[in-house]
Amino acid sequence: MARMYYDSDANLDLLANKTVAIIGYGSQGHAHALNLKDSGVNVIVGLYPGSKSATKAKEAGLEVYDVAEAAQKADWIMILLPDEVQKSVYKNEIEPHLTEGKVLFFAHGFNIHFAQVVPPANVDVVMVAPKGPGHLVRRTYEQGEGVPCLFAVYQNASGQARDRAMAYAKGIGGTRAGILETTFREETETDLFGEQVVLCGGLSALIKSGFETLVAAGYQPELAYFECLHEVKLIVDLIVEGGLAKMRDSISNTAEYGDLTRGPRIVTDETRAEMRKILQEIQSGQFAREFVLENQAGKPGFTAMRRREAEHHIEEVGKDLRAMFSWLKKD
Ligand SMILES: NC(=O)C1=CN([C@@H]2O[C@H](COP(=O)(O)OP(=O)(O)OC[C@H]3O[C@@H](n4cnc5c(N)ncnc54)[C@H](OP(=O)(O)O)[C@@H]3O)[C@@H](O)[C@H]2O)C=CC1
Ligand SMILES: CC[C@](O)(C(C)=O)C(=O)O
Repeated sequence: MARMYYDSDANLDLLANKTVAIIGYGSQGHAHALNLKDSGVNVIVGLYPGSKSATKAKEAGLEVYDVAEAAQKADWIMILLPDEVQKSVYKNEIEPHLTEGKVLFFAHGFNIHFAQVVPPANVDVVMVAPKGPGHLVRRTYEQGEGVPCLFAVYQNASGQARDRAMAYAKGIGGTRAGILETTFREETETDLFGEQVVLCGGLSALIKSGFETLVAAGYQPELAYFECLHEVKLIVDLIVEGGLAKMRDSISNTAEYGDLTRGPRIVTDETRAEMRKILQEIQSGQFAREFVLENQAGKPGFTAMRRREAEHHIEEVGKDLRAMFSWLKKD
């Protein structure tokens, strides 16, 4: 059984007298910067001139610099830019400032594992990857809790890389929830698989297909939305709290019987074969190559797909319904 590490296993003192540059202030960047600051760490933020995020970071009381200046000032540098821009920002603005003893952090292994970023041998290269969206990383920290994180060492120039990664994880609240050791390769491949097959790709496809089936059969779109999208969170909360058993304990016997007898008809041998194919595309680098080239070409397919998805009927129905939910927290 893999070991989880908690607060008492990590030493925040390793961050004393260090300046940590958070490069990027989006979903993860704002959460890491604010959590580290609240943990007593000296944090600065690196962004490009004219960045929308710079105003938010300044309003939160953080010092903001151009990426190169932040990388030069910092001892520890965490890259929280979109994966597709990391290669060029790293090459032009970060690499020239990677002097002996610095630590380069990532929250996802994509650019190291697929060799888009190749750091010099004189720095530690580590990963602290929260297993949740940035807004939860911040919200749970403020509530005195945290989001579980994965951590990994790719390069240990100082001999302290592992302890440093664990200290950073503590600074963002990860060791409150528990952190688990991995490798850059394992994190990258499992993360891509999870987001493509289950969490984002698979779940969105399932939700849309369920909605479309009910609407095509003449049911009200609002009911289809509640059944196929809204209740997903309520069910998933139970699963996360106590596994499938807790969810099945809470739902009616009718729902449980339907789950056990009809669920397996949705994920067939054909679906499982497709899952293995998607995993193989990840492991071989085929997905990474496609994503890199799509971005180099200016995202033509990505943009078209985003537009098409935004116009889906379920999005229109959901927008109208959610506007009536006064209790719904809006970020
Ligand atoms: N989203 C998540 O919850 C998770 C993300 N990760 C990983 O974290 C990393 C960051 O992802 P995420 O937080 O989603 O990113 P976001 O897209 O939310 O934020 C990116 C930030 O980088 C800034 N930025 C964009 N281009 C540049 C540039 N050329 N130079 C400087 N700054 C730039 C953006 O500024 P502006 O907005 O002003 O353009 C923004 O502040 C990725 O490696 C991702 O895989 C890992 C776990 C979960
Ligand atoms: C599930 C998406 C994710 O992998 C995450 C929030 O962990 C991401 O990269 O955003």
